Amino acid sequence: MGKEFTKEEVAVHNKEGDLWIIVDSRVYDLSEFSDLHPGGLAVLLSVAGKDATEEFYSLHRQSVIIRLGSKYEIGSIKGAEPKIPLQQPGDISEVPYAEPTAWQGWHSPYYNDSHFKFRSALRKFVFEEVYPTASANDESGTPASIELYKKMGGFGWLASRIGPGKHLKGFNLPGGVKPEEFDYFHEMIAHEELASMGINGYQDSLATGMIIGLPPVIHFGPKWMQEKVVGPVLRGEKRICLAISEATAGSDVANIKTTAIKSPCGKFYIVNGTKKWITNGTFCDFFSTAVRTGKGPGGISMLLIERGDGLETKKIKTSYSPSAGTSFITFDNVKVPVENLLHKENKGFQVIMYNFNHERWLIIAGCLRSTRLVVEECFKWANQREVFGKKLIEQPVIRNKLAHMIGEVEAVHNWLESITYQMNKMGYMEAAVKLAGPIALCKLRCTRVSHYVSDEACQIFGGRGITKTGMGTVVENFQRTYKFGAILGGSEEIMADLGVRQAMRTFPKGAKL
Ligand code: HEM
Repeated sequence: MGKEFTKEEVAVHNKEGDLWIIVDSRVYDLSEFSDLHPGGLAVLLSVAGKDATEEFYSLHRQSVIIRLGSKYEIGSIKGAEPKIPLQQPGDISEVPYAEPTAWQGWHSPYYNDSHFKFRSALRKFVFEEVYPTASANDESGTPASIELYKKMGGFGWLASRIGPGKHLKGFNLPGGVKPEEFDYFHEMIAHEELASMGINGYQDSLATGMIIGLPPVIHFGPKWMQEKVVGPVLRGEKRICLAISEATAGSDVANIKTTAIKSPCGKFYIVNGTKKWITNGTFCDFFSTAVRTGKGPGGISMLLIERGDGLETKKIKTSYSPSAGTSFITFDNVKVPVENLLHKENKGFQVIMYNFNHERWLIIAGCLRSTRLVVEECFKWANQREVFGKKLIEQPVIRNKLAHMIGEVEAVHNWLESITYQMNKMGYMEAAVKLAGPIALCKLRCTRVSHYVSDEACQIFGGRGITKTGMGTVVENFQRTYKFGAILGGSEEIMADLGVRQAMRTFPKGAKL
């Protein structure tokens, strides 16, 4: 226990060079810090020697006190107890609607003990290993390091992000979950927890390329390729991405132009062309790449291409994130051994389609988690921000905004859980037939909700919602990044169309009003 002071003892330290304040019963000596304080000296002098709890929390996020507080804390007020809980690594939020209902005390048919342990372990890991450097790395455009990949690999997180299956064998999974008990709800949690940081671009620097680039190897690669690639990638030693989109072919996959022509000796494909918006491409070792080996949609093949001669990656500057390693790739007479074919020649479309539902589903999980985080931020802010003499939450217009935001997020989350339950129950073929439409529509709904929540959150946060640092940092990041989910993995328009076309397949012939 630190030193104890009375309020009167603190009160005499009230000038430049001898400046103490009280925040939530803790006493801070800011004499040395006042010159360095980003908010300046004058504001500190206005509360010098006093209790500045209200002033502090109206201007700073709690992370400031967690990060810097211990450096300046000298003791506490005699007989007083802190009233504001400091968030600890792994804490589950008690703010209403800040967590899925099962984590807020509701009964759930979907989760068991292992899911709770799994989430707690991941959350602790994020806040201890990833979060401390995430913001600065995102700002400077520095992708997650290979060391962090290895840590995530050793923790079993990378393996947890591509579903249940044989690839989990031999891995220790977070929270002591056994590979045989792992299901799609665990995987959903694995995506959610990374998104819980609220730094969306940096979150994507952490293996988003892998979660879409590795499944083609797992499901369609020959044995030698699986041995060479799957283990090292899941342990974080090597990195892989999916290279499909081109400048003239995004959602329109059938239109890709990058060619792969067999060499006269028949041992190689010679690849020429470009790829655009390839997540993690700047730092990957392997590229699961769509190439043209024939005409039309039936003339596409998938190749595993290793970084080497003729393959170059350049960073693309997106508003989304400089740290996700989003890249423009050029293939200039790249020699790829024919053994690197995934599945069969001209059957690449099947490989691409195989993982589409899974990709869209995990986009929903991540996107919805960051949307929920934004709702939590708004709820907290509304409870601490005072305008026109009262807290925002006391304004009916703000309560109305929160009500709609909460309702939208809960609705999509319930739909997502219901789909995830079906994924656990159905085999691949049944899921492909029955879930493609609902997943597409759920993704559409999710990103529309993100759009709505982002807009309302910016209104609630005002200028802070468009300021990178400080109270609105999460809201600012979100309004700059949520759009990514509305485009990646099939745009909203494609999702809407696909969802209804799929429904038409089972529409009863002759059904009339
Ligand atoms: C333990 C005590 C304090 C520490 C460690 C601290 C630290 C900081 C830091 C790191 C920032 C930059 C925040 C960011 O951009 O994220 C900041 C900003 C600021 N601080 Fe403090 N501060 C303390 C106490 C106070 C108090 C008591 C007041 C007011 C009475 C105050 C007023 C301000 C203001 C006005 C800003 C600028 C806010 C803005 O740009 O919106 N600070 N402080």
